[in-house]
Amino acid sequence: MSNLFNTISTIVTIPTLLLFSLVAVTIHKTHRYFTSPLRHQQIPGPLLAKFTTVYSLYYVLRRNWHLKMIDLHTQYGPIVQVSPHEVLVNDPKYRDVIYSFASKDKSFLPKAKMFETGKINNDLSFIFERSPQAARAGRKELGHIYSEAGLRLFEVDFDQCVEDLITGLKNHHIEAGTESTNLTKWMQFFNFDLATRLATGESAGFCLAGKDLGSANSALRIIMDVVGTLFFVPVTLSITTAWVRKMLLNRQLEQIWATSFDTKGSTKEARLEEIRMNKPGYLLARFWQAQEKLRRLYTTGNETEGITTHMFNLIAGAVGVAPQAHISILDHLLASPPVLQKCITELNAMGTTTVSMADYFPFDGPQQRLPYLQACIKESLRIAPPLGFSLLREAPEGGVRIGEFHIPKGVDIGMAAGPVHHSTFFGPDASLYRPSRWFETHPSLLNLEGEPLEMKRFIERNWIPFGAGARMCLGRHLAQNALMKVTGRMLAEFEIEVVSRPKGWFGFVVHQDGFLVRLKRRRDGDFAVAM
Ligand code: HEM
Repeated sequence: MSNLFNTISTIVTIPTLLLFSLVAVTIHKTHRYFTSPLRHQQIPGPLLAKFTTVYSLYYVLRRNWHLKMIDLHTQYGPIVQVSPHEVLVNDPKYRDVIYSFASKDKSFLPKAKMFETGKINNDLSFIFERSPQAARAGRKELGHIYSEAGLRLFEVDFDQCVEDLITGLKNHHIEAGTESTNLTKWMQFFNFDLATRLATGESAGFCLAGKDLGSANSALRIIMDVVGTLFFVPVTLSITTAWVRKMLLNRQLEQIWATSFDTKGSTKEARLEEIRMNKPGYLLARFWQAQEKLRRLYTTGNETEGITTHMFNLIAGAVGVAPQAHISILDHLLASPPVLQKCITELNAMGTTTVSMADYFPFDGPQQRLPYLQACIKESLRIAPPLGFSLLREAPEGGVRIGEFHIPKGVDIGMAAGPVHHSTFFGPDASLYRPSRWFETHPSLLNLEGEPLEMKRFIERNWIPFGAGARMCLGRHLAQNALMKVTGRMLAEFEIEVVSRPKGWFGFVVHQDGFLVRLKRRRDGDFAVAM
């Protein structure tokens, strides 16, 4: 017996096991490549990518997948196969096919399976919900809260958070005389304060304290990094369950809840009940009402988990994504002095340092008082969209036709905002930051009245930093609101000198870390002089 064991252990050494695994994986991938229905389509793309997901994973882990996707489209054209089961498109004419596709049940394409990575309980989590029907039901219950009209009710809360940001920056940096200010951190603080204030009526107080209270912001960052990496590793869903993924992140989630709901000395349930009774207009109470109606779809869910999941979606959007937009807007403005000057002139003409919703709501309405600032914000979201990955959808029964190719059932297909926004659709200088493009007219197209078509109307349709179609970002008005108010006020209050520009790196969002600036307070009356 022991001889037999010795013989086996001599043959089965670790190197032989590794060699066998390598051979088995290579045979599997080769077989998959030769039998793939995509092979006969001869979709352009790197050969290695058609064999294995290791190709895209390599760039994800090098943190530059968002840039590599732009290169791949430049090299291979508008439709590129980037993995054995994934096709990317950057020609906007296929936008409606991918994001509002009407299949037999008059629905749109479901989100790709990878989205399940972030689904950790039995309630609706918008960002990660794949089913079109469930998402549609959820949007019916919650969409109005985040609409332009719904947000007008919260103007005083937005303004108080902007005020706290400015006070915090003055107290902790200008008065304290610090060498430099990390604006990346401050934009996260602002958005944490905003999300908690909109949800509970009380802000988490990061800006006034000048720090990440309860390390909630760091906890969110860990969640974004873990989910943002696992999301792109195809075996994640085969080797974990929702329970395992939840356990991996539970500590960080609890840290976020403790800070967001201020559960000190109370349970989460009791605190939610208290907010429901005393702050019925705020988002947590409204999530509660929506959650009760959604229970018929999520019969095995749990009330507290359902509500906290909506809260997580709010925090993920506001604190996880929006700060990247705030940073890249300010970065682009400060790197282009003539553009910055025009914004300051426009703000100045308002005669106040506070930007109010009436100055720009509705976003495309005729009463715009800040069209140039808005164009700068849109241009920055175009050139550097905060969400870097392709918004993958799964091809349905019967497949989808994209140009000359037939994408069969089960294959993932999507558009990433970066490659779309850098395509020639936006003009021959699409890769340049040039806000004035939003005010030009199309060189050949006419509108219904026979006049030259405004470029704004033309490009906006395929401007997709917030996604497109039925699953478009639920928080886009909230984000645009905060971007207008914060950018306007920051320019009015401070002269900002850049110490070090942010370095964008890919990880679900394109992180804009390390934006260091030196702030100088404009003296009263200085703002007018800055013209
Ligand atoms: C500048 C800031 C933001 C950007 C660029 C952004 C971008 C996006 C994009 C591209 C999607 C579509 C994902 C897909 O199609 O697969 C999305 C979805 C979503 N976003 Fe945002 N977002 C931002 C801020 C926010 C905020 C502040 C919230 C807070 C409520 C939010 C909540 C959501 C939700 C709930 C979804 C999922 C909607 C659905 O699948 O039906 N986002 N976001």
